[in-house]
Amino acid sequence: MTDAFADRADDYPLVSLVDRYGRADLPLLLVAMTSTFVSIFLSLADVYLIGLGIDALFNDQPFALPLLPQSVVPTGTIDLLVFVTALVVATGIVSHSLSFVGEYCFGLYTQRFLHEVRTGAFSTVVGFDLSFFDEHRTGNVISALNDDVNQLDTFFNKLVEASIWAVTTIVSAFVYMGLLNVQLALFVLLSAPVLAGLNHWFSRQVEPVQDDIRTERGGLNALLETALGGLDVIKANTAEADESRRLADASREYTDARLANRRLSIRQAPLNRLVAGLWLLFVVAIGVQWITVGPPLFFSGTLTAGELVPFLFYLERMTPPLKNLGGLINGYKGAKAAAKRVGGLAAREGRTGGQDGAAVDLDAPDVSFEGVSFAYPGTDQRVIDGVDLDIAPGSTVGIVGTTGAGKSTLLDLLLRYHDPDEGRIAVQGRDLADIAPEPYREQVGYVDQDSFLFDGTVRENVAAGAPGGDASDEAVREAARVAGADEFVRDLPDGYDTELGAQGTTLSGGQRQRLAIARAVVGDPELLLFDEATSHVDTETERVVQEHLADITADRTTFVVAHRLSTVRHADQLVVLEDGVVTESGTHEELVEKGGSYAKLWNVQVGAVAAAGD
Ligand SMILES: Nc1ncnc2c1ncn2[C@@H]1O[C@H](COP(=O)(O)OP(=O)(O)OP(=O)(O)O)[C@@H](O)[C@H]1O
Repeated sequence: MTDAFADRADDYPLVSLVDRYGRADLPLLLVAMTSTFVSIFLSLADVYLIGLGIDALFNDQPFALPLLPQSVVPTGTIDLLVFVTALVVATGIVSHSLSFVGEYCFGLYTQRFLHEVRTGAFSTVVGFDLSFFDEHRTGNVISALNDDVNQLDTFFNKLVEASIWAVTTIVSAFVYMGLLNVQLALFVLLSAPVLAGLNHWFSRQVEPVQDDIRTERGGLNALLETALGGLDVIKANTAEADESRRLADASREYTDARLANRRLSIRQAPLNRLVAGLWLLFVVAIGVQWITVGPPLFFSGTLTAGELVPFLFYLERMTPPLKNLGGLINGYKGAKAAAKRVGGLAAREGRTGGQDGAAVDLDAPDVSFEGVSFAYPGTDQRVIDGVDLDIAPGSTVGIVGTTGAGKSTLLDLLLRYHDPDEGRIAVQGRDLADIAPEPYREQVGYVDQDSFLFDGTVRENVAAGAPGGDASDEAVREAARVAGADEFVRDLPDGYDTELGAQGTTLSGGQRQRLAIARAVVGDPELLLFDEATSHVDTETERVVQEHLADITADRTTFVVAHRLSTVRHADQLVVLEDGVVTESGTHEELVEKGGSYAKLWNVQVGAVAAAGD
């Protein structure tokens, strides 16, 4: 499966992500890294100091510590013992203090950075054209914003520190070994190309596997999201077993990707340990022969027990980081794959939202479609085909037509969710493509087919329709009254403070629609777009809502999409769409008189109403 987000990422996705979201706090990161580095280096000093002390006390060697003037080193045995002990304690205290500073700064940096990633990536995604979501499954996007950001969380919270610990421990141990015996240290260095080659090979194997894991997880999430969103339909079609099977297939693919990763990583640690163990064995053999018989092979000079014992200790200290190297590389590749997706999302273009463009102060605008044609991205079928319309200021237009005729798409174009492929739409004489989308949309009231409600209270849901979500309690109540919602809202457990949405009270389809209408009108919009806004309410409630709305729509330009023709029969103008083409237009009376497709539809519906009433 190809990953459509990651393809926009560059070669260094983690660095790019830090550059994009974590630049402001880079000094904090620098302090964190320096403190951790120095802290680990000092934490390894004790054995070196003790080794020097042993040689000074028992082998008549000078206590020669780099950068320490000999004048401050005491000569008496007891004084030297106290001096060495004081040095060990002092380095321990400094090391622990710096470790505290390092951890604190790391924690702070990581949390601030991840907050920026989370909010920044979300803001980017909500700014995308809707066509982005036509091309990408929502579950996959959620997976990038949630799973991948959590993966980055684990990486920055645990693995970055662990990597610094591993690298610093290896480098520091090597420096101490060099101070103890340069020749033996260089011999240990011979293992580096073997280890580097081995781990480089593993890391190249791991990267595509980690990419697969992220992609499969995104697919799994997308499937879960769709299935749980349509649980009622699944049950109605007794499709539970089919859906479970589809989920099992997706889960199996995800499991296979994880297992491939596991197989790689369990081979890496033992091989690293084997190389480290072999070198330890070589050094022990060389060291023992050196001390007892004399320098073996190409070695020369002297080696004391006070040097060999700390040397072996440092060599041993290199083993745990080497053992963990596989896990660290794996974690790094996982974070890189996550950063590719998050960074790839952020790097995408294609936004028709925003403030760019001319500011227009709408006043019951006239609207015209001039030869407008449109096909959804990735398709070549025109769903709007050469549409010409002239809508007078402040009039109400009813858009009717069969399912899939392009009615909702016409409203989407008017909201500038998409730009026409051909022709232009003019609102109040201005080309819509030149108008700044956000300020424009603030002056448009829109009720979608699904009556989407936000996670929040009734009050917040209605107020969201006003610019900046800023509407007085009085305005919210008035909008609810106009939409025929005030009465049932007052009967809810907490009235206007009742929580709705995912965690809140469940409303009927008709109640949701009435709240969506309240939200559309609360901001006093000059252009109103209703897409099947009253399809779920009974005819009597619809009549009441329409009476209330009459005042509001009277002096605003209003588009009403409806299947139920009685909803739009009083519109100033009716437009009939068929396969994206306007086939008829006029008032209800004119179209009935004309006897075309509208008249047929009307007769069917009147007949259906009459039949239902019988
Ligand atoms: N996001 C999309 N990507 C591709 N094609 C789409 C998309 N949305 C709608 N279409 C197609 O465009 C055509 C018009 O759809 P639209 O929703 O505008 O019709 P409609 O008249 O509002 O239908 P309905 O009355 O069922 O709501 C349909 O053929 C539909 O399949």
